[in-house]
Amino acid sequence: MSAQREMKEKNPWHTPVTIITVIGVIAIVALVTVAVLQNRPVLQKYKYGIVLDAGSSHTALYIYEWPAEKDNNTGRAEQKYVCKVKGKGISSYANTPVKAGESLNECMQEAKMQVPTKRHHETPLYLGATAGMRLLNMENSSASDKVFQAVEKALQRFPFSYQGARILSGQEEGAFGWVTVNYLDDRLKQGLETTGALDLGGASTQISFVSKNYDISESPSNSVTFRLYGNDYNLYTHSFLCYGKDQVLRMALAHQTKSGPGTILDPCFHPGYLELKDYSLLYDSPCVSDRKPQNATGTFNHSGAGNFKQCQEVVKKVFNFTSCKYSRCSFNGVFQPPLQGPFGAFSAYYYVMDFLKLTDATMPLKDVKEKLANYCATPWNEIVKQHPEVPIKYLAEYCFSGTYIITLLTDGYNFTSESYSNINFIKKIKNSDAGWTLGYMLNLTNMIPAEAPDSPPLPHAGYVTIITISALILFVLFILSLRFICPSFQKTPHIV
Ligand SMILES: Nc1ccn([C@@H]2O[C@H](COP(=O)(O)OP(=O)(O)OP(=O)(O)O)[C@@H](O)[C@H]2O)c(=O)n1
Ligand SMILES: [Ca+2]
Repeated sequence: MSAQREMKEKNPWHTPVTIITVIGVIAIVALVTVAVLQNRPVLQKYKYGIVLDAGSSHTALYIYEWPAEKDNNTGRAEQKYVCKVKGKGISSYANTPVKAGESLNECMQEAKMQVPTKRHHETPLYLGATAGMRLLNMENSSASDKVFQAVEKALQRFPFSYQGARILSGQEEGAFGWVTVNYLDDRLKQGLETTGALDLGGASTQISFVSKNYDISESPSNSVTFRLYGNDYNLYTHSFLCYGKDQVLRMALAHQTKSGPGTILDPCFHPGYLELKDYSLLYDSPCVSDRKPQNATGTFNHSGAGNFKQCQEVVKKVFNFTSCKYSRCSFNGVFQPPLQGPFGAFSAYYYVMDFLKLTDATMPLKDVKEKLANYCATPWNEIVKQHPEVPIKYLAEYCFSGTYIITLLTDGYNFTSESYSNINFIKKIKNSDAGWTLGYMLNLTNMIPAEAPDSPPLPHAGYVTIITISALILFVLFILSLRFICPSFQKTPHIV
């Protein structure tokens, strides 16, 4: 009996200090575990949004994804998937509208596979059409309505949350391109200086930038104001309808064929290039239809001369610099404040300059012009040999397109040899394509809040560390205070 008692008395587990220590440790572990679990970032689940970019030359389907818990907060929406619709843009189906709808099926089927099935019903689906449909709508509004009806019917067959198909205004197209670029660069959330956006399509082109310290209110149609993440922006934007590169090519050809010759020697095409072209096809667009010469019925020979300087002269003729009712203008009497800041130039700006290997921002403008002049002067058969992988239609037009880009930027928008170096030719920013689609979706889903979101003062790891250290300090203080208040704690129980 006494031996048993002695054992119990000597067993250190039975001292009050040990018991308090064990309970204390358990309490700390419990406290920290609760803190960690309670505030642990929830398992990542994603939400999705689909935007169809129905451009003048082609349609592309974009799927964006973002963390489900952070819709309008810290998570950034990113491009998850892109599908290029086969064939031409929806406006080319004016005479066979049902085919416009059918053309979208393949990419839509792909989208069904890409978005998890359980998210299908809550995934918004938008279609935005740009300059091709703007032109068709001007030319034949009932044909454009029929294209939309067919497209709508085709899209509604899919299990997504269809949100409508419509033509974007030029202002929206420019502004949403600017939002995309600055959102992807994290410039909006951080309130940093913004980047201007230059978008070149087949049928229109957009320029959007913030010109600080210049009052842009003299032309209200070119001014868009936003409040994003607590910052106010007064954006200048303009969309030039008919100034996409396909329509400008029509205008340049219309100018050269206005007297109706059988053969034109075009400085914007390579020497040795020769193609028989149709007058009626050339003039089949509201951008040139009023210039159709009386005698222009059949075909003409389009041959190349390959001369950059002369090509620039031809291209300049598509701009009108004669009148400006504002304090300053770009061309065609359109207001433009002083250029400011870096610019991102995407879509056809990028395709063309990338093909010509002229995207290096450190290359001076005069070198760009020199390289372009050499390229244009290269005989057509050599160009074809050098680029067997590039479709002939694209290949034939790069000299023209490069010359148009340089002329538009310098003569049109007034970029100088100096400010030209502020232009970055870009395709993607952090894996998402630059273009209006992301900005459009962010706007329609209210994913960019007007005010800066409240963020927790501490990151999660910092929070857990502070909780742990505070608990340990409290525990040590508690033990020390016990020893101080009741000195008997200092002695091990001693039984005689
Ligand atoms: N690898 C490529 C892809 C496209 N293009 C050309 O780029 C132009 C189309 O650019 P894009 O930005 O796709 O225009 P859309 O969106 O179709 O037209 P818009 O914005 O005017 O509606 C067309 O002339 C097309 O021939 C090109 O030169 N090289
Ligand atoms: Ca476009």
